[in-house]
Amino acid sequence: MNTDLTTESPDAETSDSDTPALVFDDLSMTFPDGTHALDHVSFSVSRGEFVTVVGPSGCGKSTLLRIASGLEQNTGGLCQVDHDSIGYVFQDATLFPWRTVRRNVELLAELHGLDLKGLSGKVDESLELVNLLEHQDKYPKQLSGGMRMRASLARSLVLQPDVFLFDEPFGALDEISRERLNDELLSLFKAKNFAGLFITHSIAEAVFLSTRVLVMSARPGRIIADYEVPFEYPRRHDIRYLPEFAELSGQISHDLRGAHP
Ligand SMILES: Nc1ncnc2c1ncn2[C@@H]1O[C@H](COP(=O)(O)OP(=O)(O)OP(=O)(O)O)[C@@H](O)[C@H]1O
Repeated sequence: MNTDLTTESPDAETSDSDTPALVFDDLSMTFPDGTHALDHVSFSVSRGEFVTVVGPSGCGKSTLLRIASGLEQNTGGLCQVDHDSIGYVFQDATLFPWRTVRRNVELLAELHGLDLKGLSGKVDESLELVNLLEHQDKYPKQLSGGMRMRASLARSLVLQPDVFLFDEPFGALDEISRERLNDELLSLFKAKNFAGLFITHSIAEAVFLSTRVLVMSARPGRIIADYEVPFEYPRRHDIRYLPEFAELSGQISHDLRGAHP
């Protein structure tokens, strides 16, 4: 991926931090079988903010993202977001094996009924941003796990979303690929200035990427801690070795241990 994005940023949008792009207001969720997944969750994410939620397994993190994406309907409170302006990257890249990388990247635009000829420049740009332009004619089975995640990112980038939802996108990758994709994701975030909502089980990943880290309790998930992350962007990969990074990670780890049932 082009690592100069943060300095180039030719089409970086200006931040409108007064108007959050995604709002959860006193949101609760109880499934029809009675499972109480989320309890009075309130927070918002503006463009230029990257918020990560960590919490014990089964506390309701994916449910929160599914509600934001419109796949589930909350049973209490409010979720406000423009559903036409959301990008998603989930743990499974969900590429069609019979389509090339480029045809996969065109998929969402196609489903939105957009004119593909008119979008060819956007598809090129998205492929370029994730460093897959030269692999655009390959099929998913010819790609590494990291490349598949990049293709999944590019597919959403074509639509230029205001809000990007990430559900453990790099959880299945090895440590080094994951750190590299973290660097690349931050370059993309600074270039496109979307509102990011990210879920991970890795505290280091949460602190490295985010402007803010929220800790959830065990189910039903509630926000039990809220940390501003003090590091400036662009962030070098070696901020992970700073004492401040270790201290913040330690606090989050302490909260998480307390959150486990
Ligand atoms: N459709 C559903 N019907 C009933 N219960 C559900 C449904 N979907 C999820 N749940 C339950 O809701 C709770 C929250 O699930 P969710 O997948 O949001 O957790 P999570 O925090 O993302 O977990 P993990 O970290 O393990 O991925 C779990 O107890 C899960 O079993």
